[in-house]
Amino acid sequence: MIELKDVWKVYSNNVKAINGMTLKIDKGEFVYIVGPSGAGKSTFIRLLYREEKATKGEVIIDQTKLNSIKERHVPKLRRKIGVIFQDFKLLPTLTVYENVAFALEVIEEPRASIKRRVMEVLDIVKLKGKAKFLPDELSGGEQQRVAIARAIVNRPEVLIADEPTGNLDPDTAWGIMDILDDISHRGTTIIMATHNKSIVNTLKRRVIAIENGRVVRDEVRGNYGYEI
Ligand SMILES: Nc1ncnc2c1ncn2[C@@H]1O[C@H](COP(=O)(O)OP(=O)(O)OP(=O)(O)O)[C@@H](O)[C@H]1O
Repeated sequence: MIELKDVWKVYSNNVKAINGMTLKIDKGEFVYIVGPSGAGKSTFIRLLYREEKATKGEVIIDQTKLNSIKERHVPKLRRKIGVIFQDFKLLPTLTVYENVAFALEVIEEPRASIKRRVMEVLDIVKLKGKAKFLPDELSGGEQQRVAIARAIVNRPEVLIADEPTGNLDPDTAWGIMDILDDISHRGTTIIMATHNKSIVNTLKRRVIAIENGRVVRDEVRGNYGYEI
């Protein structure tokens, strides 16, 4: 469902972040992206949701060539892809419920069905009881769970996570992994860039290691493989 064919990314400052990357990720896979700082992990992630465009080569999601789609079709692509970040990126003046509902494609949806879906995803992330809270009334782990709810509310086929546990203490990080595992079991493809060695080495999944913008290792049930 996701394919990169000889992808290159050169930023405008001439930094070569991705240098000839070719790989495939099937529907339903859970993949960790690992590698040293500056290796190109975030750039790879940004190419997948068309935040960046490849300089050369093809990024294909569900038969759509991302380099060829018009700007006005980018929102439609993004509905297939949920994204979460290290710093949550919630809207501070909206409640938990509103943050999640806001992301839903609400056009012509009856209010009752919007409510049903928002409460359904808040249940998945175990935050039904905090629907009326504001983000700054929540712990970091809870805020990340709201971000996950927001990312999956449109039922995307792919969930992309860039360092989702980077700001969280170890226990809280494991709570987030439980939720991502649950979402994965529901059939969503998950791609997660991470520096969290203990998670990668414990919750074994496919590991793609990137160094200098190239895939240097791709293992079915791999290890983190770096010291930090
Ligand atoms: N918007 C940008 N403009 C120019 N150069 C960039 C941009 N974003 C990243 N880079 C450069 O591209 C290279 C790859 O960066 P990237 O953020 O993809 O690495 P990373 O593996 O995610 O690193 P980290 O683990 O530290 O987050 C680095 O040399 C970085 O400085």
